[in-house]
Amino acid sequence: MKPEQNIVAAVLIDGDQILAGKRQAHRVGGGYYEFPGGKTEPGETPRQALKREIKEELNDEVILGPQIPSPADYEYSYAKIHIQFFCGRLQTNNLEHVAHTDLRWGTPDQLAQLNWLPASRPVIKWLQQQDLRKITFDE
Ligand SMILES: Nc1nc2c([nH]c(=O)n2[C@H]2C[C@H](O)[C@@H](COP(=O)(O)OP(=O)(O)OP(=O)(O)O)O2)c(=O)[nH]1
Repeated sequence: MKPEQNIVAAVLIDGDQILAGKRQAHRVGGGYYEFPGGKTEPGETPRQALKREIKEELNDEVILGPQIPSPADYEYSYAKIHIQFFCGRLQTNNLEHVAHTDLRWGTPDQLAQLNWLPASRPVIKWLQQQDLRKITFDE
């Protein structure tokens, strides 16, 4: 039986740009681009898990905004995942490369050409149709 995993990921927004991270080669899905995030741990809400993951992976603090309306169930060779995406805005700017070999900002149109993990591709399509400057964050 494949493990079933609950994953959370953040679409980090700055103006009309978002952040893409290239997963380190030795990780599952190595070499693909993703939104920073990871597995929820027992007892955590999705938002708590995502703040923890952003701290662990980027060493940054984040304000989370609305959830993106395209959660996905996806089956990889190694696991079945349920993934939820949230908009986020960084409050700090360390962007450490703990889990990624490349971190880059760009508009969704610019970043759409990257090799994204399959479960994240619908999110890029959704983002291409949004005015990112209109997304609000409660502070
Ligand atoms: N973070 C993230 N994971 C994604 C995205 N799209 C997608 O299919 N995934 C998949 C890849 C992995 O199978 C899973 C994330 O699990 P992970 O192993 O990176 O989680 P983690 O950060 O807790 O990792 P670890 O400490 O166990 O290495 O979700 C995405 O946009 N962001």
